[in-house]
Amino acid sequence: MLVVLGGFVAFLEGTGLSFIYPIIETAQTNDPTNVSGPVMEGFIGTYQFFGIPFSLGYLIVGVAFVMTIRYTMSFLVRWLAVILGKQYEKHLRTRAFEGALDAEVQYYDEQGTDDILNAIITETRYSGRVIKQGIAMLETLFLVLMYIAVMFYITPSMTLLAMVLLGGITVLLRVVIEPAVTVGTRVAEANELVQETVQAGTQGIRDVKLFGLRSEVFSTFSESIDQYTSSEIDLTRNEIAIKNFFELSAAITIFVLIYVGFTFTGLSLGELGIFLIAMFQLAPKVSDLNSKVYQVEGYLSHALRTQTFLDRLDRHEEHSGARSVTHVSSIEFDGVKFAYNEDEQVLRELSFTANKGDFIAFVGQSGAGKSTIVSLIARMYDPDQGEIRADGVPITEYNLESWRKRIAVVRQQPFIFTDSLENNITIGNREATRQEVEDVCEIAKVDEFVDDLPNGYESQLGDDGIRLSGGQRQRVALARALLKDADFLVLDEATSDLDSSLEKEVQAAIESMDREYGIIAIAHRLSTVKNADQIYTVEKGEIIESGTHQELLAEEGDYADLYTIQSKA
Ligand SMILES: Nc1ncnc2c1ncn2[C@@H]1O[C@H](COP(=O)(O)OP(=O)(O)OP(=O)(O)O)[C@@H](O)[C@H]1O
Repeated sequence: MLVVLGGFVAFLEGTGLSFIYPIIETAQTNDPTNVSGPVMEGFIGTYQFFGIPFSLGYLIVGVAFVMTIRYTMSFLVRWLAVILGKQYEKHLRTRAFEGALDAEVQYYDEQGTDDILNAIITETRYSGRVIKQGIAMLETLFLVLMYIAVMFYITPSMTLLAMVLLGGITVLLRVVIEPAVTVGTRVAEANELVQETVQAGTQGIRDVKLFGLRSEVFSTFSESIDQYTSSEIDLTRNEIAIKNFFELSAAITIFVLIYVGFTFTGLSLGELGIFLIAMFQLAPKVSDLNSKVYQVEGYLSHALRTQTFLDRLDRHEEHSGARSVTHVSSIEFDGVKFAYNEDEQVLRELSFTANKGDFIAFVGQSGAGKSTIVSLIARMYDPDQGEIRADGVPITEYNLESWRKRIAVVRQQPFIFTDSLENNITIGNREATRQEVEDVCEIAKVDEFVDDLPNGYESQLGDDGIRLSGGQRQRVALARALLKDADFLVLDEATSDLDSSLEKEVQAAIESMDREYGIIAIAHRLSTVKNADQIYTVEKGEIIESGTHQELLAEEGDYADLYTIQSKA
């Protein structure tokens, strides 16, 4: 529709321009109806059709009417273009964010969150401009074609001469000046780097200060911002260069044409008037068209990047099974092998079973693969070989959302949302009552610090609110998990930031809960897993020993050694 409107705008512009002919001719003669020629006859016919007197005054009214409609339509076209552009930007952003939410964690590992953020926020904004500028470009193109048509009607030979001159200059400028797509890509790449560095500098500010990284971070930033600035300047300089050199050449062309028009053609004053006015209008419009094409090309490079990003997100969508699950009583690892990448096998042939009501624990050296076990249970990744089953069914067959509802995972470094304490605790169960919240907070020992917060459970946490200590954050995360109506509680170093006496209290409170959970715990401090029904020592992705605390001590293996070291400390 916008294209049709754009075409109509051009048609009206042409009609407005043609008014010059009857106006000049009418001003020169007393009886304009005697002047022949198709343009004049067309005007006289139209005026007669509407029953309007054909006089200079009414011709002026006519041209004013046509131009009013033309500019109103032009306004509508631009307005609709902005709406379309912004809606497209919104659509891209929404699709990108939805895709990012549904993407596998592995994609985040590969891509990095900075790039994903940049793609969703910045690249989509530039991509939206393709539509707005593209439509403006089409509108200008129609006007250009219209002027050429009017000029061609009056004098084909001079029009061809004008086109050869203006076209030649355009081609020449395009050859000399670096293509916008190349500069646009440079801008986009530099922009990505600026964003990455700023994020590293701000999010990692503590380590930047502690390790004296300021100058290193700043020099990376300086380099990338220099590249960004110079590419942006190049892009704009090229646009201005195209515009100015074109206009210079066009002005000279016009004077050449005036000379040719007067000297070699027998055009009437009215015809020459229209031709020259069309030519005067055409030149800046062609220049405008050149700049717009150049800009659209630049934005297109962002649009292509966004499309590639969206395609990649689609390819990395998490695979959910169809089966819904409402209850799980056992989780079984059967010969599970897993590697994040080819270089390092992280889990080799891991087999164990966790039953509801049991408390099992994994201990072992850092990097042994313990957290990876948790990631696989939560289906952040899927095994390369072997199978993980819940009640005999491979967990890949379960609907992801319903499967994740069955497990409550507490990570070592949980994320605290910018929201109230209560809303941070109820993320897994928004229906929970205040009493239920208070009950889990008692077990997780959140109650010990809630009274110190300015508004108790209503206190705002997160980046803009109150900062919790590492131990407080872990307690909030634990309360969060306990509030979930899950079958298995998975604790990945969940209380490592608490002091050992508080950790013992929390551990005892969890173990004495009257609710039947299966507990899978990963711990460095062996005192927290002493009461486990089964403890597995993991080394290089394999279980090297298993048993109860007493059995493992009697075995005098790695667990016993580690326990002796920790008891002495
Ligand atoms: N997202 C990831 N991408 C690539 N490699 C990873 C990723 N996460 C962990 N690894 C690698 O997998 C191995 C096992 O890591 P994992 O976190 O499971 O060990 P862990 O036993 O839990 O260690 P820790 O006790 O220090 O937490 C390590 O060598 C680690 O570098």
